[in-house]
Amino acid sequence: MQSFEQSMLTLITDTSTQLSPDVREAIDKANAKEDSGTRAALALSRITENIQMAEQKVSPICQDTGMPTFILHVPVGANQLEMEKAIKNAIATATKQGKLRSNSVDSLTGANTGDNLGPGTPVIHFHQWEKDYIDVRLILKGGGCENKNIQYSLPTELEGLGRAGRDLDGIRKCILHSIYQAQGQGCSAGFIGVGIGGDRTTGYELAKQQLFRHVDDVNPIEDLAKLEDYILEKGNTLGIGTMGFGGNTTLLGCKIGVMNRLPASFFVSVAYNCWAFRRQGVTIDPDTGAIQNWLYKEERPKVEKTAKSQEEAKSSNRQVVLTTPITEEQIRDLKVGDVVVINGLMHTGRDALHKYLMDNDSPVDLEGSVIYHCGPVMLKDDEGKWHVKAAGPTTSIREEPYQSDIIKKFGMKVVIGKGGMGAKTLKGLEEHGAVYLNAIGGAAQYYAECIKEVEGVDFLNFGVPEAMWHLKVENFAAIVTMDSHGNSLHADVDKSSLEKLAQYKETVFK
Ligand SMILES: O=C(O)C[C@H](O)C(=O)O
Ligand code: SF4
Repeated sequence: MQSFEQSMLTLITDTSTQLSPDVREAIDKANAKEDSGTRAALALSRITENIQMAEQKVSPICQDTGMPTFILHVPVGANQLEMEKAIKNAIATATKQGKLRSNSVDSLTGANTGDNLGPGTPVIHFHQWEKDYIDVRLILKGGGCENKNIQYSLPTELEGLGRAGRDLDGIRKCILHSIYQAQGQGCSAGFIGVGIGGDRTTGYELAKQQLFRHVDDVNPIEDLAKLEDYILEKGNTLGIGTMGFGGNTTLLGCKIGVMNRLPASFFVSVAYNCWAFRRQGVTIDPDTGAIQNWLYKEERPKVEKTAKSQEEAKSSNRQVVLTTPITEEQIRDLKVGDVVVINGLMHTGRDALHKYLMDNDSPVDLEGSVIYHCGPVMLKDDEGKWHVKAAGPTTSIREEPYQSDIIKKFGMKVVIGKGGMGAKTLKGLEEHGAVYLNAIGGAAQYYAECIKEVEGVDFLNFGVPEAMWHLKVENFAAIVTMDSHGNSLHADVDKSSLEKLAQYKETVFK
């Protein structure tokens, strides 16, 4: 088993930096289906470009490398303690090499362990089997899409769809609703795994297990095969689209599993995975620990650049170049749909910083500034200089309780994130003359390229993702989705998708 640790490091690195061919093909197909020149087409071409950059640079596709979850099947007698130790070592090494972000945080103190190890992380499940080889599967599912997982307890009432009973049609309604409630916040277009039955814990486990199925496999249970096809088709009529920008593709895959339940409980659990659907698997020789085969690498058509080039997409959006610091006049000129290209300085800030700034001063002047909801992957070189390895946006709605007050207190003019924000922030943007820009979630390599220098960092004690990084950027492009005139694309898409959802109220599966 000498090579096992190295094999695990290879698996982790591959999973974080490359999407498997079946996932790429699903994204390619979505790209081909999207109308040229739309915001969704622009987002999809950025995503495609980002996937290629990550592969070339062997760097994380998305800065949130998620909760590493391993599922192992091992022959009887294989030493599980040794394997667990090797997996943990490989996780720490991958973190040091910038292939994983330090993502393990003490839930009480907020301290980041720095090496992705700690109580509950990584997740490792062992099962024994009669075969003579080891099967290891890994999924890196990020926090933003994890937050959009949802569990229904039937019977229930669902907005738009009415009563969902304890039958296949009630299940159908829950799954459709789960897509609606995620909007663009889990970096749609998404893949969903559904678990029917079990208890609250095993139901979610079953849902997550479905994500290990191949995108184009066929469910052996006929009713579920039909339901999967139905959901994939109807989910894509909701008009949520890539990143919640509206558009033709909202869902890239739907896989449904079933298990028995207690008489009193009827759960439908949904695991929502973003387009950055990072799961991989290998078989391992139990004597040497070397990789024998990859489980999701069968040849498929390569990701090609599509006809919907950036040029085409740009042509239908007004483009405005802004250099920091930014004035209120410049902000008032911006409308939903404009593409803003930023040059100058921006500051990252997410959960810990927003909470801190409510009661404390900022270490830097934020008047006219840009705040970027982002927890990057950073590496320090031997001279002590920081380098950005991945830097896409994080879900902005988590800062909803604070954002408007922070804008008022510090005079920042631009908030960049993803998934949009709510009514309180929209009002704040109008009152204080600020704007919200939506960057493409998961496009961490694309944005890392725009960051030319790390000027400094404050609050490193919050951990790397939560620290306030001061970044010099060039040509950092994002789309206005909430302007200073009371317009929100997110509110519009939410409303229209709810109307579309309501079309599916009537019974389909009797
Ligand atoms: O933590 C992050 O960087 C992002 C997170 O996965 C999110 O989608 O909000
Ligand atoms: S930022 Fe988006 S793409 Fe990255 S893990 Fe979160 S949900 Fe997935």
